Amino acid sequence: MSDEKLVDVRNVNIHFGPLHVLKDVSLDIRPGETVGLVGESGSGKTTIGRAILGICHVNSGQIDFEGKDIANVAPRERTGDAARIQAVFQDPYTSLNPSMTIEEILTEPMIARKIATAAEARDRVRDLLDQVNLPADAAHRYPREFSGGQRQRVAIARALALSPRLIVCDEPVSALDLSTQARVMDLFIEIQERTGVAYLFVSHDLAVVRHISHRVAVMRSGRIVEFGECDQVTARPEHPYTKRLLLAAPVADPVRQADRRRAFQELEAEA
Ligand SMILES: Nc1ncnc2c1ncn2[C@@H]1O[C@H](COP(=O)(O)OP(=O)(O)OP(=O)(O)O)[C@@H](O)[C@H]1O
Repeated sequence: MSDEKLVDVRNVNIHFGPLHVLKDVSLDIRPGETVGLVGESGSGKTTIGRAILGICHVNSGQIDFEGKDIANVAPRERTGDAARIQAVFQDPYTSLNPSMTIEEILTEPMIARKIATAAEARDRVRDLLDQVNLPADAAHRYPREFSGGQRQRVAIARALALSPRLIVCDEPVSALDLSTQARVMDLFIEIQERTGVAYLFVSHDLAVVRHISHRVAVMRSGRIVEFGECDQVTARPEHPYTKRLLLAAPVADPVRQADRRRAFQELEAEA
């Protein structure tokens, strides 16, 4: 993978009133790469994603996208490729407008962005549904007629409608049962291989992040405490907090269990 940066978050600070939520956060994402972002609840993961999406005020620092600072530029004011940063959120039950058909949900961003006429946008719906393995007849149905996993596929198709360079995925599989999680994760990977889209993949679940990420950033109390290649961070973590996080993560795979035992022994030895 090249060292070219698609997104370069540099020394970002965000305050919510008296709360200093992001503290000098720096992080970059390369084209076509998945950067996993893990950390306990409240550590600031979602806030980084929102800042990149332009829906959260940045107090200081820069967010360069293809070399141009997009911090504090609202989504509708973004132009060119910066307009192609999309999001998939956790809850497939509330992220889709229940009164719209799937076709309306998928065509809306293209029409709003004026990248297609209504007729052209409708023509693309079948292809978008196909890309997320949903049948063409889903177009005329409503979100309530679909399962959680299928709704998340619709949310992914909506994100794909604008041919994104980056998708901020905020806990996109956390609300799904385990077998559905695995299928949706495979879909994310397949879409990336086909389109070259990059992901910022926010999750509290290290097992999920380990499955999908090229690099992993670990957050704690508003700071990034570790950032590096996935294998390095998750199998040979430098930071004691990452080790603790690893020990707390659910692990099904016996090889990984051995990793975890080793990490635990190292941690004990250091203590
Ligand atoms: N709009 C807001 N106003 C005030 N405080 C906020 C706001 N959004 C987030 N926070 C606070 O900022 C901190 C970081 O929140 P954030 O949602 O980024 O954490 P997170 O790591 O994504 O947590 P989780 O895994 O629970 O989603 C938390 O203390 C949270 O309460």
